[in-house]
Amino acid sequence: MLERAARSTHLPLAACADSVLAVPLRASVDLPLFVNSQMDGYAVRSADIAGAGPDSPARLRVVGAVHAGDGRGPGVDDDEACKVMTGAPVPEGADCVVPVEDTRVSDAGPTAVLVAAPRSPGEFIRRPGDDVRVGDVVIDAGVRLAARHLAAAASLGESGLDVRPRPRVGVVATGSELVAPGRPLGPGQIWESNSITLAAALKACGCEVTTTTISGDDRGEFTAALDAATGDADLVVTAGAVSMGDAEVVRQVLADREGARFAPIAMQPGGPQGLSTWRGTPVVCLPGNPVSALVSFVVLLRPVILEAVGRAPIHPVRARLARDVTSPAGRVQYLRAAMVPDSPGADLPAADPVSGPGSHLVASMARADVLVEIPADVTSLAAGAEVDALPL
Ligand SMILES: Nc1nc2c(c(=O)[nH]1)N[C@H]1C(S)=C(S)[C@@H](COP(=O)(O)OP(=O)(O)OC[C@H]3O[C@@H](n4cnc5c(N)ncnc54)[C@H](O)[C@@H]3O)O[C@H]1N2
Ligand code: MOO
Repeated sequence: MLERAARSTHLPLAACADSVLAVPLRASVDLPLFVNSQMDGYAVRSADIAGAGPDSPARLRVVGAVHAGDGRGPGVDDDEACKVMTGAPVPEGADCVVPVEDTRVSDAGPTAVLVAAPRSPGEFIRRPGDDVRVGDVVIDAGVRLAARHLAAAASLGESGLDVRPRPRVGVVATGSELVAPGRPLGPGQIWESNSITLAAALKACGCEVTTTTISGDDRGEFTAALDAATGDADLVVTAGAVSMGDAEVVRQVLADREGARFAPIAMQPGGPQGLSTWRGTPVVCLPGNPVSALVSFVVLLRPVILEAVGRAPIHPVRARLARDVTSPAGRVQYLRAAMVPDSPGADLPAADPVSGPGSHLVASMARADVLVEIPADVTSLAAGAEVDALPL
């Protein structure tokens, strides 16, 4: 996945938002493109209006009008003015623009204008290169493209950009008890949440989610789901059926494959984990408990994906615990917590645990915005202890 994502792909500009630019964008033209007016007014020669004031206006002959989108219009000579609109090319001979507010209509009608204020050479004129010059780097490689970058690229006439490809990921949630939200439940059934959660989390870090499937705990159904998910995907993420039960279809189908590894790791939530391949595509097998699935994604998979798409890593922030906590020995615990806005005088923001440790406490997780990391060798911490809080 990292290999493929290191290459680049050319996308139309409208599809580039949030992608990472693969090669620097250099200006192929100067911006502005041509000499144009910054105001609606009159293009004049500054020398002709040098002594102008409200009581001694300069009277100039109006030789024409130029709108945005027109050609350069008539030239402006001594004691002449040409009406110009914002963005219109400034006629040859003029060296400044007088905003229309500083002019009066002359008694002589529209063929003359009275200018009541002086202007310096260059005033209210936008010149090529004021913004960028041909050859300038406008956007560096590695930048995640936002609206402002697309504005620059479009203004330079680029119809598309070379960006890092988005990893294509298939998601498979497993469990015969699972029913799509909104559909009626039978006995023992629950509404499925992992596929929607993981798809959203994957998209948020720059992946294209190619399929989301819910599979029952049946080998045939699961292998069909894997076939569909691998398709042209770079990665498949499964959730559920990796631990010790009778119906662990993910483990049963994928654990014996070459290079596969299924083992509990010393973290909670997110103990049971698996890695395998299907039709040559890597498969990451996350635990099924909804909290475990998301925590595993954030702690284990998100850093790899961010690197693959060229986005900056998400680092923990330092915080102080808002209340006492305990933690199991020998496992890193990730407590769901909410950051409390800075209190005046505090050296660090506070992180307030909003949920117990249970990996099924999915609704409480909605109140959290960070995971507080309690190291494996720590079994209790008092309120006020300094901790790492990883943004969710
Ligand atoms: N004897 C043991 N039992 C369990 C162990 C263990 O070490 N020994 N580990 C526990 C831990 S920790 C976790 S985490 C879970 C992981 O189990 P699985 O990955 O096999 O997950 P499932 O059994 O399929 O489901 C667990 C739980 O989560 C619910 N679930 C699953 N998928 C979804 C979904 N897509 N949407 C909503 N809810 C889902 C499922 O109904 C179960 O309640 O194993 C423990 N057991
Ligand atoms: O490791 Mo499990 O993920 O605690 O529920």
